[in-house]
Amino acid sequence: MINKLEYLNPLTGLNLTLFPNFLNRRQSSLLFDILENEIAWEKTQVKVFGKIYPVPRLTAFLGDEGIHYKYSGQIHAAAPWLPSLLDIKAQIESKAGQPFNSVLLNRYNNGLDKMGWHADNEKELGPEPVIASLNLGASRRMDFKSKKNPKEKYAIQLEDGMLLIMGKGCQEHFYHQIPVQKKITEIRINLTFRQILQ
Ligand SMILES: O=C(O)CCC(=O)C(=O)O
Ligand SMILES: [Fe+2]
Repeated sequence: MINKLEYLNPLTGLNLTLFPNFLNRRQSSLLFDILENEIAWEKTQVKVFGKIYPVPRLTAFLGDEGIHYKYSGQIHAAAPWLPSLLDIKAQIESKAGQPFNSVLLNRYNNGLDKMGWHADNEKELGPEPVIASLNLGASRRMDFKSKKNPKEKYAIQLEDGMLLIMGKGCQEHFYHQIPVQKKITEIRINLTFRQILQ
């Protein structure tokens, strides 16, 4: 398990920045409860080689008016921002040094919910997207795998209240995933703040 990423970044080009305790316990649990209650969580479906499967987690997409984003094979129109997210968004923008006009939310009911290997490299994110990921609830592992050399893999632990910034080059050079962890029984909510160009 890699914790001291700052020592690793110059060697790997993974370009991750972690802010542990970006939100304290009280702030993260307050936000978790708001999202549990106020987000219209959706179970979307995805078509893989012509067969339809339920996505193994719940999702939602919020953003500025008129923003659209294609994920899980479908185009989604952004639902309006929750007022309680705007202040957090501003704090995240100042850490990332850039604005975000949308957020994709994923809710993992337990360790059986997952997200497979992918890179967030859709055209509408631009050539070198910076994505900021806020983590609430259960701690989960996140894996990274080099596109050039699939044997080059890294793992980080995403804790409650932690902010992860995937910097420039991360999507171009690495895949990431949230693997199954059968022993985890708690809910995790992840928010990825994105800047969608239209
Ligand atoms: O749940 C996570 O931490 C990963 C989210 C992610 O990779 C994505 O939304 O593209
Ligand atoms: Fe992703």
